[in-house]
Amino acid sequence: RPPLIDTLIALCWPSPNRQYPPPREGEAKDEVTETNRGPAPKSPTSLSPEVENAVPKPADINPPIPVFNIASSPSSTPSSSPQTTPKVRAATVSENSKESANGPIPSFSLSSSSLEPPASAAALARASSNSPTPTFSSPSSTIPPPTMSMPPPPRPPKLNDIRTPSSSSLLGVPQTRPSPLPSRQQQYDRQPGTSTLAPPPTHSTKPSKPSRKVTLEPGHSPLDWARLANHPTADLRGLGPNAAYLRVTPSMLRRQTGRRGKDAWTALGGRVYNITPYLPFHPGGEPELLRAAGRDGTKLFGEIHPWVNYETMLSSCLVGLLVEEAEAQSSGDMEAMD
Ligand code: HEM
Repeated sequence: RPPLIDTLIALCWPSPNRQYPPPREGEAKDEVTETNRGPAPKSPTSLSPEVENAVPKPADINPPIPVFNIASSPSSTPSSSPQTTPKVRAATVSENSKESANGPIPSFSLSSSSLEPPASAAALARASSNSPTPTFSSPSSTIPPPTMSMPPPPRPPKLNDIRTPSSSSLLGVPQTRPSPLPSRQQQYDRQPGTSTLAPPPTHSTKPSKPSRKVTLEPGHSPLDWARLANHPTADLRGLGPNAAYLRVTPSMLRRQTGRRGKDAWTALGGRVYNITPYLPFHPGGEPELLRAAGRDGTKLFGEIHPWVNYETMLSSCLVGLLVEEAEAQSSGDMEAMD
């Protein structure tokens, strides 16, 4: 039979124990040409004709070296061992071959399946007949991709997939499925023009109210106030330098309204402050601040901005303590007795 028929038969009825006779001189090229036809790329041992002619012929090799076949498929071994790693076993070269008569050429073939087409055998035979050195023939190009027991991890969903209402959700639940609760997408459907990076609304979100802040005059920013309040020579109390702290009665406080040339005093948390120097610095405007002038502004202050630290901001404006009328009277009597 022509060798081409042999190859075709081997292709149609591959056998794990089948010994493929190495090609004879002149046949190897034909077989390789035949087997290389198609999408399979060249094996690593494919050599150009120049290189093939340059290497010594197998007939020059005398010492017989065994051939090793590495088969990873358990079905290629007689025993059905659960081991899945490739095994190495010695294989005999066909005695009919010319090469075996002259000494077999050491070669190693890495085969992952017993159903390997004879193309690899032909390539192996060609490689072993042409190369005097041990050759590793890995027909990886003909091996189908290994089937893994674990499926590949799911691809992360695109941002569009999450936001698009028509697409399925992360959990694979179709959007068309009826749900008693509104979906997050429906709850937090963003308004046009708002940022997509904005966090969803929470309970702690400040209720949106129109700001009542005013535009302050230049040089009256909070930083300017802090600079003025901490100035060592600034007299912001309006009592003269080194004046003692006063006991302020409600009647005294009522006279300090900020009108008729008098300073504006207000009581906050039991302390009386002269708020006159702070008026142009108040972000809410002078009229707003003056609502608390001449009286106890603790409740009003707490209703608008309880988070503002007035104690620190007005520490240099402290006039004294708010006391009851009777208390002030008795303390006055005590001083008179002294
Ligand atoms: C008790 C009388 C007061 C009234 C009626 C009042 C009123 C207001 C108002 C309406 C605003 C604008 C709030 C806004 O729309 O954001 C405001 C802001 C402000 N007020 Fe007053 N205020 C008073 C006392 C004070 C005092 C004594 C201080 C501190 C010494 C102060 C410090 C501030 C600050 C820092 C802001 C800006 C708050 C912010 O940035 O959110 N206020 N005030």
